[in-house]
Parts: sequence; C-alpha cells; structure tokens
Amino acid sequence: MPESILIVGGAGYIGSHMVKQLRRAGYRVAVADDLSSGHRGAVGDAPLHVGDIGDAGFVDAVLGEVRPAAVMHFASFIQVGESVADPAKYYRNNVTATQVLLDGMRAHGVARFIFSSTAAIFGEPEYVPIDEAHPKAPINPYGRSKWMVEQMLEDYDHAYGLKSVCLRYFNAAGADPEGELGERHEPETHLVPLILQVASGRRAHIGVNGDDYPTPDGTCVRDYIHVEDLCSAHLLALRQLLEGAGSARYNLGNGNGFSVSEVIDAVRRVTGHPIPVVIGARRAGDPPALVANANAARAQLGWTPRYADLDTIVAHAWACERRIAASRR
Ligand SMILES: NC(=O)c1ccc[n+]([C@@H]2O[C@H](COP(=O)([O-])OP(=O)(O)OC[C@H]3O[C@@H](n4cnc5c(N)ncnc54)[C@H](O)[C@@H]3O)[C@@H](O)[C@H]2O)c1
Ligand SMILES: O=c1ccn([C@@H]2O[C@H](COP(=O)(O)OP(=O)(O)O[C@H]3O[C@H](CO)[C@H](O)[C@H](O)[C@H]3O)[C@@H](O)[C@H]2O)c(=O)[nH]1
Repeated sequence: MPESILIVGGAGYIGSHMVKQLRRAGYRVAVADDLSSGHRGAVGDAPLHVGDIGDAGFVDAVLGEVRPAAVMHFASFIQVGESVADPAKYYRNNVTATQVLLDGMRAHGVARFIFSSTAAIFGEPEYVPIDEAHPKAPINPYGRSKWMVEQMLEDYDHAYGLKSVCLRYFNAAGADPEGELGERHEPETHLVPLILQVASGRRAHIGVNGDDYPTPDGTCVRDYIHVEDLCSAHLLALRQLLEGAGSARYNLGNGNGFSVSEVIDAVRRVTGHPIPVVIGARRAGDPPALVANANAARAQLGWTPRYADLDTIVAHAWACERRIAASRR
C-alpha cells in the first residue's frame, strides 16, 4: 500500500500542483483546505476535507481518517501588505493554526512535516545571493509569522522528535505545463499573473512599483521559480524524511535575478502584446533585490530546477491566464 500524504492548503496555487505531482509519483494523497482562497476543482479527484486547521476537532478527525506518513503544509495567508494592516489575522492563521496542526500531529504520532516558508524571513538582505546562513530579520508580520513557525519547528524537533523540512520559496510563478492548474489568487498581487492580465485584456496596464532602486534598470529584482520546481523539491525532501533523514531548511530559487522591467519584456516576447506600463511609487517594504543561493538544496536534496528559463515560466502562466480570461468572457 503506498504511503498516504496529507496536503494542507492543497486547493491553493502551489498546493494543488503538489497534489498532482505526488499522485503522479504514486503516493496516496488527501487534502485539507478551508477554501478561503483555494478552489475545490484544483484537487482533481483527491479526497478533500473542507475545514480550518485552526480547529483542533477538524484536525483530529482528518488525521484519524487519513493516517498520513507525513504532512505538507501550504495553508496560510500570503499578502504582505494585509499582514501589516491586520497582523492579528496573520498570526492567528499562520502561527496559531499551524500550532494546532502540529499538536494534532503529535497526538496522532505523525512525525514528518514539510513547511512552506518564504524569502520574507530574511528581511532586507545583507548580501545576495541569500544562503541559509543569512540573518533572519523579517520586516513585516507575514515574514515574522513564517519565521516563528520555523523556530517552533526547531523546538518541536528537539523536544518531541518531529522532523521537518522548511522550504523558503523566493518568487513562485508559472503553472502546470499540462495546462490543468494555475495561479488564481483573488485579489491577485503577484507580478507575473498581473502582467499577463494586461496581455489578456483584463487590465489596461501594469503599474511598476518604483524605478529608482539601486538596480541596473532601477526596478526591483526577484528570483522567479517555477511552481513545478518548487514541488519537485518537496518531493525530494519528502523521500528523505520518509527514509529517516533529520530536519533541514533550504532556500529555493533559480539563483537568477530578473527586474520588473525584464519580466515585462519576457511577457511581451511570449504574448506579443505591447504591455503598457505606468511607473508608480515604491511599495513599502520592497527590498531592491532578492536572489536565492540554492546550492544546499541542489547538493543535499539532489534538486535541479527543470524550468529555470524565465520565458518558459511566463509561457506556462500565460496558458493558464488565457483559459481564465476565456472562461470569463
Ligand atoms: N506564492 C508565492 O510566491 C509564495 C512565496 C513564498 C511562500 N509561499 C507560501 O506558500 C504557501 C502556498 O502559497 P500559495 O500561493 O499557494 O497560496 P494560496 O492562497 O493559493 O493557497 C493557500 C491555501 O491554503 C488554504 N488555507 C488558508 N488558511 C487555511 C486554514 N486555516 N485552514 C485550511 N486551509 C487554509 C487556502 O484556502 C488555500 O487553498 C503559503 O504558505 C505561502 O506563504 C508562497
Ligand atoms: O503590480 C505590480 C506587482 C508587483 N510589482 C513588483 O514586482 C516585484 C515582485 O512582486 P510580487 O508581489 O510578485 O512578489 P514579492 O517579491 O513582493 O513577494 C514574494 O515574496 C514575498 C516575500 O518577500 C512573499 O513570500 C510573497 O508571497 C512572494 O510572492 C516587487 O518588486 C513588486 O513591487 C510591481 O511593480 N507591480
């Protein structure tokens, strides 16, 4: 009987791609999601348990039924700006609810956990590319909530033997190359899908948040990593945990920085659309450049990103945006 894996937040953008990849790899998969931002249709025919992981009774019931060998945890609120305006909402969902999940796992003897962390735990970078040893100094409640969970996980390993892998994603982008899944946040705040909405006619222009940063063209530089490559790193981490490996933390990115203007140019190349641009003010809390040093994931997980080319990432996301735009016409 293949091992059963519980995907918390599996109806969301990254989690739904994970569900598909795990099933393809032969695992039994169940999803727990409250559908606060996820989509029921994104899990295919994997069993979906609808509920809030901050609810201890729900967690207990799901773990009792699924009896997973490991839990992958994608569920959180993800908007940096909103986390500044309403930190209580973020600490409640991203920290308190995660602790309810972890304590449920302890009660059920589930001792393997993979956590979606973020580049936001590093705050304003002291150097790039950013490796795992870089100081952790998050500058907003979203980043702090993720760093708190990472610290909690260290303590839970020490005290209770709960083994975890924290994967710090840089900028997730792209979509299922087979065109079944994609990024559908409401509201959308991420750069790549927003530019693509201009190409599909859902938006008139893309606003650029500042062009006076200390970068080669003045716009912010980020490390865009294909969602499929994030998921393949999870799969490798899962295999290691199931084989008895200890806890670990990895930064996940391609190690290539692209500016906002370069991403807009990539969308122009892929879609043929001129993409009108309006230069606006800087967005508070935006570091000029965030680029990952993912050598540890490459060496220790054996991870190699498959879709590192920016135009490929954009092309896969574009196929998704065209489907969404067509469905709304
Ligand atoms: N998208 C990125 O660029 C990025 C970058 C770094 C880290 N991350 C992290 O990756 C994870 C997934 O991000 P995403 O873009 O797929 O987000 P998403 O909003 O698409 O998915 C999150 C899913 O979790 C569910 N959820 C939220 N709170 C829940 C709760 N209390 N109980 C049950 N389900 C709940 C939502 O309904 C949704 O399906 C998040 O933890 C996020 O912080 C994302
Ligand atoms: O309409 C837009 C949207 C974004 N940007 C810029 O494009 C870059 C990328 O912005 P995103 O919002 O797509 O991504 P972030 O780098 O802000 O955020 C990413 O990293 C964060 C941590 O730093 C969180 O983890 C978040 O979920 C993840 O997508 C930033 O310089 C942003 O200011 C624009 O110029 N115009």
